[in-house]
Amino acid sequence: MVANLPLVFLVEDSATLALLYQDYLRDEGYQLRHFAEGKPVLSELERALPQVVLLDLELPDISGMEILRHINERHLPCTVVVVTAHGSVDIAVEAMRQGAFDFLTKPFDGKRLTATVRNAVRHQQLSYLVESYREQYDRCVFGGFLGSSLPMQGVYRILESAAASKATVFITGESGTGKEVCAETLHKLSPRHDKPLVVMNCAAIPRDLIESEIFGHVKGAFTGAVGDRIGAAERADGGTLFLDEICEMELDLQSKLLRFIQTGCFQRVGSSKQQQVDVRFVCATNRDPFAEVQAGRFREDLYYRLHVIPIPLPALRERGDDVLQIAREFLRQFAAEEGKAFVGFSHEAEQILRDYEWPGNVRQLQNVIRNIVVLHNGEQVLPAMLPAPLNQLIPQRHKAVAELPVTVITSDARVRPMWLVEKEVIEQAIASCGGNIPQAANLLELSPSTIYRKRLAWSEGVHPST
Ligand SMILES: Nc1ncnc2c1ncn2[C@@H]1O[C@H](COP(=O)(O)OP(=O)(O)OP(=O)(O)O)[C@@H](O)[C@H]1O
Repeated sequence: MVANLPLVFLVEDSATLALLYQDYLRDEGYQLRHFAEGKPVLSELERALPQVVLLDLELPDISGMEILRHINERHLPCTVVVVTAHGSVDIAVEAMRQGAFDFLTKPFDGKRLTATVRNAVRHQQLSYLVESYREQYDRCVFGGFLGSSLPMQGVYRILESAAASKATVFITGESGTGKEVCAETLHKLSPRHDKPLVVMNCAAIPRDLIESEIFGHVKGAFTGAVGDRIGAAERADGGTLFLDEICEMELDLQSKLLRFIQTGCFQRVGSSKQQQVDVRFVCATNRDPFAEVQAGRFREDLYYRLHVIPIPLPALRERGDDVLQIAREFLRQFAAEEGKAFVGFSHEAEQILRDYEWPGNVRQLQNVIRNIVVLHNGEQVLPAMLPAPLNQLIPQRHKAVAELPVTVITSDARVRPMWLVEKEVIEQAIASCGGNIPQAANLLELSPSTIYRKRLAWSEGVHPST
């Protein structure tokens, strides 16, 4: 079998015609497979995945139209050219409606056949290309990440390319941008995925313990070392060692780390025995590592040793609508966990989420959504449910509600009954929320049922006291 020549199924019950078509197509560079009946085509389609099916609609066992429907329903990636008898244009039109790419009406000559099949093959190759680009560049979920923005597509591409290698990865990004998610995703995609990913936060471990946390120690190495202990380096053998907040590491330990990265060899604290492990290093910082080098807080040689594949994670505010996609997913998760009915955000609430700067990035977004779900009820998240400082970013339309008329009373003649003032304020609030009573109620800090009740009373000419 010639694997990289386009595969074309020739479905034609007439042996003479099949031979003729094969003859016409002989020099075109296809693998041709001939079927005289329809049923074998059905069973072979999914297995062989031809690029093009040249399909006679009149077959002895099943109708060619059935094969076409089968291809369509299963979204099989092949292009169909139907062959119809002379004068059956209606059938050809119906076949095109069912997803055929083109049709040939018998009799046709070799030129017509070769041109049609060539177009069909090209069409199929282009569809495949578009599909593969879409898969590559239009991903909205990747490993532990949500988000389809362009900057994140770039991150996904680097992760995908770097996963198979052992090269050191240096992740940078503001706090909460997903540096740990990045390290986990890289490990899961790598051939080391069935070995451990050991995470060490260099800022969270007391300085005098960090060396023993990484390299382990032997009994009696220091006060409190009551037994031998293996460190992160040994636990990560065969897998990945993720050193988070690497810039917080002391300079003298940085030189030991450099030696370990260069040779894969280390000694447990208090031991003179050299040990060797096979570890892939991933490190991260929310500082600017090069600025740390220039300030003398981070070894330049270690920086260059680690900075093989840099992955700068964009801040959430640089990811466009990803903020909404992530917010919706968090809302769905937290509502399920907390047994709440929330299903989405009002347009205004989404606008605030979109416009906010998110200095704490995805972690802050996570906390905001958790706060809303725990403290509020309803199906829609409204602007008034957003915690500070987001609730200070009420969009223009709602600012108008917040600044509803304060009636200035200049003479007795302008004093109006309280119920009338209240009615005006409520009606204006409803109007400025585009008729949305629950939203107006929220902004007025009333329950929607109070507003419904009051409106009913006003319409009946009753003027309830406020
Ligand atoms: N793109 C994303 N989609 C969904 N969840 C995300 C995404 N990015 C981060 N998260 C979630 O946000 C939280 C913070 O992520 P993570 O701990 O990886 O950030 P970080 O950059 O390592 O933070 P820090 O610098 O503070 O250590 C985690 O709960 C993580 O699951």
